[in-house]
Amino acid sequence: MEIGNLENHVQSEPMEESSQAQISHLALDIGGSLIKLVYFSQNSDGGCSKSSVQVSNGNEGGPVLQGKLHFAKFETAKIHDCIDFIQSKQLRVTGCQHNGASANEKCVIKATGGGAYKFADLFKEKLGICLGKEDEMDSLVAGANFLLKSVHNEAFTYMDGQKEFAQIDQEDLYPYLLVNIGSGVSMIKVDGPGKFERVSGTNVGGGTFWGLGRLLTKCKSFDELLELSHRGNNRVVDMLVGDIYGGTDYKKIGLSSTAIASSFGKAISDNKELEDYKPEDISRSLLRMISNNIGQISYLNALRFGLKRIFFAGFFLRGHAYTMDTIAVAVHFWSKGEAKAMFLRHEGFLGALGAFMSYEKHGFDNLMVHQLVQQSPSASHGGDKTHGPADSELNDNPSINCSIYLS
Ligand SMILES: Nc1ncnc2c1ncn2[C@@H]1O[C@H](COP(=O)(O)OP(=O)(O)OP(=O)(O)O)[C@@H](O)[C@H]1O
Ligand SMILES: CC(C)(CO)[C@@H](O)C(=O)NCCC(=O)O
Repeated sequence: MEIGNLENHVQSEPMEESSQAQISHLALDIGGSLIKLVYFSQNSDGGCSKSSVQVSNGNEGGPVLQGKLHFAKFETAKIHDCIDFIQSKQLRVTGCQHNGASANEKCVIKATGGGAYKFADLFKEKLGICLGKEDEMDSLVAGANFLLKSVHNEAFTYMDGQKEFAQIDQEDLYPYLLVNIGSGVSMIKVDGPGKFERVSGTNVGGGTFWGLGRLLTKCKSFDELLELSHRGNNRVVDMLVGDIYGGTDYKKIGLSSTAIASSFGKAISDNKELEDYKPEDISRSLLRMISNNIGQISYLNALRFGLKRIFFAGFFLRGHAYTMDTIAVAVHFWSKGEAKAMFLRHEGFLGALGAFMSYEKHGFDNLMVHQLVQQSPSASHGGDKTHGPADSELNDNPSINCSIYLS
């Protein structure tokens, strides 16, 4: 079932999975730009079996729900589309029934992000749902740890157009730097499960790219702005070292003639107006400026704490080759190859996944999620799709096969 179109940035849902399968356990991450949803649907064959897996909490032999985690997103500005979506899927109703609550009893859905506070009354009014607030940083870290530990082929490196999946050694995961690039950027040093510190952040993030880009190019959607950047040439807008040094490198300080000396610097001398620049060149320059800046600040924070691995997440990335490449090159350049930039397939859903995992933490009624197991690499998943003009370049946010162990 297609909900909205590309301009609405709404994830489509395969009809057979969403309308027929039993859906439960919804969690939300309501950010400054986007609302992210994670929900579990039981496989249509019933999918409730006795566990044959040894579960660490001693739940061996308990009921197991076989199914999938699904992902969807909406623009925060179109929160009513999200509310309609939840209503259409009857997520609330099944969630409440599962939790053994009658229609009049309190129905709590886990939610994180600033919107869990800002829109609490709206959810109560429109859906009768209470948003159970989970801390945003806690949720980001829980989501990242879950993805890195339990989901096969989740992390990858991106360099010179080459995407390479990284094998994560579970014994050697910590410490790492998590850089979440949403509207703004949070940098979190993660030392273990639930052990972390937000060490830095920057207000020059995804919201800056989309906001400034929209004003400068008149683009109507984020994907359109991203698509433009594919075709642009930043050298028309940026002032390069060679522009300043008469075409030569500045070897002594390690700067080649093609390095950007000043983003948007050409615009000061060109005697041109905004209309004289191609929107695609502006988009590319802006994307490069922001990605480069985030890459550099991330590296400096990794250096500060001696961290070798930096995982980048957040929907600014959108699995976009040029963005990831710019960030990876910045980290590589500044660290002289010492630190590594890594990316995640479910980049934008860390917070929502973390909120989802928190059902377990709070021992929600009798439907306690004890453990989630990724059962297949889901490289050729038949799950959710993201539609966009640069589809081949965008991350696919595949659904994740998993089991939920009940108490
Ligand atoms: N379809 C889209 N519509 C709007 N922005 C998009 C879209 N796809 C990607 N983006 C980018 O992703 C950013 C939002 O990322 P994300 O959802 O991770 O953060 P957020 O939770 O909204 O922000 P914050 O955590 O700062 O509150 C936007 O600012 C924009 O740069
Ligand atoms: C304010 C949050 C945490 C909201 O998600 C995010 O947008 C952010 O980390 N902004 C950067 C703020 C700063 O550290 O300058």
